[in-house]
Amino acid sequence: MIGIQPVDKIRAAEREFAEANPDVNLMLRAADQVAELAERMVPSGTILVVVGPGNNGGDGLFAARKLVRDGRRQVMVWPVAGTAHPQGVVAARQVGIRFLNDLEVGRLLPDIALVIDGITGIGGRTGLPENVHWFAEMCDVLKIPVLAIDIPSGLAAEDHHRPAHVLAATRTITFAAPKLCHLAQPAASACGDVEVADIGLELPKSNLRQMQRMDVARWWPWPTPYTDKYSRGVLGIDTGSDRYPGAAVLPVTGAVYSGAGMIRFTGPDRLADLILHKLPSVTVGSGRVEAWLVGCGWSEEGAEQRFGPILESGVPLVIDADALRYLPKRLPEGSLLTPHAGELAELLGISRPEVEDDPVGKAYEAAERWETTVLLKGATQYIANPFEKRVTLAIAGPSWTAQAGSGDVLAGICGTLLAAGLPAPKAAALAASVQAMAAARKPGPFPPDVVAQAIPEVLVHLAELADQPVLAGDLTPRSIAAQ
Ligand SMILES: NC(=O)C1=CN([C@@H]2O[C@H](COP(=O)(O)OP(=O)(O)OC[C@H]3O[C@@H](n4cnc5c(N)ncnc54)[C@H](OP(=O)(O)O)[C@@H]3O)[C@@H](O)[C@H]2O)[C@@H](O)CC1
Ligand SMILES: Nc1ncnc2c1ncn2[C@@H]1O[C@H](COP(=O)(O)OP(=O)(O)O)[C@@H](O)[C@H]1O
Repeated sequence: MIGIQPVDKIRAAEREFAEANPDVNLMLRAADQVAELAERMVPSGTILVVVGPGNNGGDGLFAARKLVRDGRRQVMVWPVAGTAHPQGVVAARQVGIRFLNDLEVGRLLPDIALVIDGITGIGGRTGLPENVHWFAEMCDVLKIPVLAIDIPSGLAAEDHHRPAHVLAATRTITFAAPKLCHLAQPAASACGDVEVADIGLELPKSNLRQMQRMDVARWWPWPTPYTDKYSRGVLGIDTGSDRYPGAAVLPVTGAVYSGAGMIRFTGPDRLADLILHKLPSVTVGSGRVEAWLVGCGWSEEGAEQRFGPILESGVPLVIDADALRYLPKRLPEGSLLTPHAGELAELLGISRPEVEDDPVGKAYEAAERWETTVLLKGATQYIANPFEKRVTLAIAGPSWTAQAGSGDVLAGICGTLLAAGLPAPKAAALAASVQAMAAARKPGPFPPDVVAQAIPEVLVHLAELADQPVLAGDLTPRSIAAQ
């Protein structure tokens, strides 16, 4: 898990560091890492460093000096605000770096191998300074690689919005910890590959976090050699309707391919036949279950009647789609709500744009109101945990997953994990992440059930990462490899 840090915490850590280490210049540390990454990205050719008036520009100027001094690179600087970090300017001039004006930049740009963006960093407000709009567009048109220092200019560190004008980066090097804009869409789409550089700052624990692959590997409920189908967890699924038959098949597919011990399907009989045709291991009819999944494709007719007895069962529920309209005040302990932005808006009685404007805040608000975990679905998936007062971002996958039925499959995976006994926040974070990882193995227009079929491959890979046995007995993949 990586903590996503707000700007005030970064600045506070910087102050503490400076007090404790008066002889260390953090800007030089940051600049060295920028220069090193620039060298790795583009080993030859001219580099243009674009600098703004603040410390982000200072990083750029000291990186420019290092590139000239140590790498003998040809480097030019464009100070876009007229003024720039004074010591940085002196340092750059000392090594003979040429400072350009707008006209010269326009003329030389086609021959630039790499742009380093030091216009604004964590001090940046949303929106690119107007006098560089043309520059950002030209970099895009000419396909010039851009290395952003800390934050791509135009983005604001704690804001997930992507404004119309932004200097989109090929790579971003940020310091100490990622910020929300690096990970949350659509802002993240302007950051390219993000590298977090350690410059020695100590940061407190954050209540906003990003899942890592290792977390999925560690938390996955790997079957033990003495597991049976009941101890793996039995999941009840009541989904689908005549209008939405696929909403019966898809969640069951997600549940089966993520390893449910047993599934009891209690939806309409006709749909049970459809499911059995594809997935004969599913059982039909009620019985003891450890968790329920309800709501996908119910449509309105009969929804309340289907929901009532399941609510009374008292086991944890995954509540998706149409069932979200019939939430009681108190939900069974350990339940999980899985709305997309429109459904969350309806739950909170606000508009969809209001949710899209503040997904972290709105997901958390719903989680607090129903005292339960909320997985807000979409391009970035947020898991709001009101018990530990935090929000976790799932691992993201390719946007091909944005298709009807992906949410149904995701609900099925959540169900498997709840039935396995995982607490809802972990189940949601794992399910969303594993679906994204499966989609990354099938980057293309594969339907959601085919993506679900890639989950076992992801799990085999993760089992190796977690050193879990994939064969029967106690042999770990490592010990198998050693034989
Ligand atoms: N903290 C750390 O740990 C370390 C920090 N380091 C580095 O310092 C960076 C932060 O520097 P910073 O605080 O000087 O702010 P920065 O990003 O340069 O921008 C402020 C300037 O931009 C201007 N401006 C803003 N938005 C604008 C807009 N939309 N359009 C136009 N102008 C706009 C703003 O104007 P103003 O708000 O004053 O009107 C102000 O002049 C950080 O990202 C990292 O690179 C490293 O050196 C080492 C460790
Ligand atoms: N841009 C995107 N990138 C990756 N995945 C996405 C993106 N947009 C949506 N998704 C995925 O699609 C799912 C859509 O859920 P939902 O709207 O409930 O679909 P449905 O109800 O049709 O099954 C999300 O859970 C998420 O997994």
